[in-house]
Amino acid sequence: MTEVSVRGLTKRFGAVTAVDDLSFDLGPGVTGFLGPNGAGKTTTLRMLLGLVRPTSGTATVDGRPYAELPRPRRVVGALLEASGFHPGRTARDHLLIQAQLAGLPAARTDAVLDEVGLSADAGRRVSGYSLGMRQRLGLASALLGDPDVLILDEPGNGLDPAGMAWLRTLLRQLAGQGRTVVVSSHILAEVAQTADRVLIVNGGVLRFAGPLAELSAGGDTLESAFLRLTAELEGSSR
Ligand SMILES: Nc1ncnc2c1ncn2[C@@H]1O[C@H](COP(=O)(O)OP(=O)(O)OP(=O)(O)O)[C@@H](O)[C@H]1O
Repeated sequence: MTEVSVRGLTKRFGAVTAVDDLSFDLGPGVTGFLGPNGAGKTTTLRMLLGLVRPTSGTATVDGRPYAELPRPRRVVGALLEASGFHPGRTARDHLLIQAQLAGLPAARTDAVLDEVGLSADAGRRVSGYSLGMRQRLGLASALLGDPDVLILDEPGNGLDPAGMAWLRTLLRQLAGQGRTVVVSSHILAEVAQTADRVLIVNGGVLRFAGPLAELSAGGDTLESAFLRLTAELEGSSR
């Protein structure tokens, strides 16, 4: 079943073509979304979430653009950057407000706090949270609606080694539950351990879409395949 579908997706910011005629379909499992700095990953994910309007093309989840999903948080959970929290609020309050706004049961708050390992710190103000704790709170927010699709932009940012190991397990669990998980990352060693398939973009153009195993078929590591597929624009201004 295809959950996420992108067709001819293009975004120009003035003279910069951030995303250039991308097309792909994604279903259950973990997809690593890879590309050098400025390759167009975040712009693509933001278009999927209805936060950036495409110049042309479509990005849909469950057959509809995000803005047209009747109960979007139950369909798609997103982690874009872990900085959008009011510092004076506790983690629990943040999630309670979000649950209320989305018409979700308040009990989901404690469930997701537990899932991301923040139960003991749920009553603390977010201003006292470390970067890794904010990242966990962002993941809790993404999981709040128990969505089938998760879109996570660099979820490993700020996590310590134990946090990275925890994230790996969480991502595999989510995939095991039949969810579609899209994870942008620069940490190729993590992606190699976690992803079922990868998308590689460079200069807004899709360079590879397929199973991870296909990339490493010729004895290539993910890193060497990535460097080969993204070599073309090296030295260009980003
Ligand atoms: N709001 C904007 N206005 C102008 N240019 C933008 C805007 N957002 C992104 N860009 C440009 O679009 C291109 C793609 O950026 P994007 O953030 O999508 O890349 P990325 O692959 O997520 O990069 P990174 O790995 O560094 O996060 C870059 O050249 C960037 O400067």
